[in-house]
Amino acid sequence: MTTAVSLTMPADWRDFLALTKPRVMTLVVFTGLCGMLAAPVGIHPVLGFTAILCIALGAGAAGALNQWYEADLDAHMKRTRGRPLPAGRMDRQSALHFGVGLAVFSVALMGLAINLAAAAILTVSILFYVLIYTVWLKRRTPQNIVIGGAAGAFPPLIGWAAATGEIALLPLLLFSLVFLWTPPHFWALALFVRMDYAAAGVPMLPVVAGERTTRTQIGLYTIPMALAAIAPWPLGLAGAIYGVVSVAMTAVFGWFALGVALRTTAPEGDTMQPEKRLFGYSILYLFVVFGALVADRWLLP
Ligand code: HEM
Ligand SMILES: CC(C)=CCC/C(C)=C/CC/C(C)=C/COP(=O)(O)OP(=O)(O)O
Repeated sequence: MTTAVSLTMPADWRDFLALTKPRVMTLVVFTGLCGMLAAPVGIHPVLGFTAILCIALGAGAAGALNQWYEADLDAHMKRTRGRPLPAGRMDRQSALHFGVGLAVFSVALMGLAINLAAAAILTVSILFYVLIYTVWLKRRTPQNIVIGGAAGAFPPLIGWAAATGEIALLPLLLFSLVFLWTPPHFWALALFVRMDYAAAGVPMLPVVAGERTTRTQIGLYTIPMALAAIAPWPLGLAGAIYGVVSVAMTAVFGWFALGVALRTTAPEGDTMQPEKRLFGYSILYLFVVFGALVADRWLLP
């Protein structure tokens, strides 16, 4: 029996790594690191490294549990059908054990080595992604990513809490930035992969409400996102490096988002360049804006 299982489920370390959604999680971990480095209190490098490791493992655990729960959906989409579970390289129980084990380990280590505040927020973000987003909202409402997307906005708060043991206005603004950034980030992508979501029966906004509404919503969310991004500067929570970089990066974001929002419905077979450009830029945007906050904190007197 054991031989049969190992023949049909030839999972290796690469499959376990794929369960953690490593590419998406690099940005999640980066925002956590920047939240930690932007805090006014220094943290010992070993403890800082441990806290970031816990965020990475916790985010990876959430990704694994997401893939454990929705292997059926993933099997219907081109983008996801090669993942370890739908491709038949791993059994669901291994994914579940891996995800739960990693989640418990990351939270326990954060609580024991760092502090309870960081461990508590890490727990909330894992539960938010797995239970609120994946299990509850994703298959039920096109608002899934607005509410569930909060999960991905917690890491800057976790990083800050790891350094200081508490939360403050600046990390709350960073939370708002990622929270409000998520709809334009995801809906830009959803516009060009909507057929996949329709095939899988996932009620993403372009599938349920149509392309026009999605474009308008992208434009509308960009406005408060821009305010959250720039606010730390006039509020005196960040200096000139952050101010200049965030204004410039946000202006370009706004320009690309406006192009997508005002575009008429794309014709059949359209290559969706403006939407792809906004999606790609959204990733660069968060990397640069969060990086600027750290540069500001460490380079300016
Ligand atoms: C509910 C909220 C979100 C949804 C539904 C979403 C969805 C997606 C999807 C479907 C992709 C395509 C990549 C793939 O094939 O796996 C993607 C890419 C990406 N997302 Fe998001 N995302 C969300 C929030 C976030 C957050 C909060 C971050 C980080 C702060 C993030 C960072 C990224 C990055 C870095 C990529 C590019 C990965 C690559 O190069 O393959 N996303 N997102
Ligand atoms: C610290 C911590 C727990 C962080 C969690 C981070 C988090 C919520 C990231 C969200 C990004 C993500 C992988 C969305 C994919 O949505 P999807 O699952 O609908 O995408 P899929 O179709 O690719 O599976």
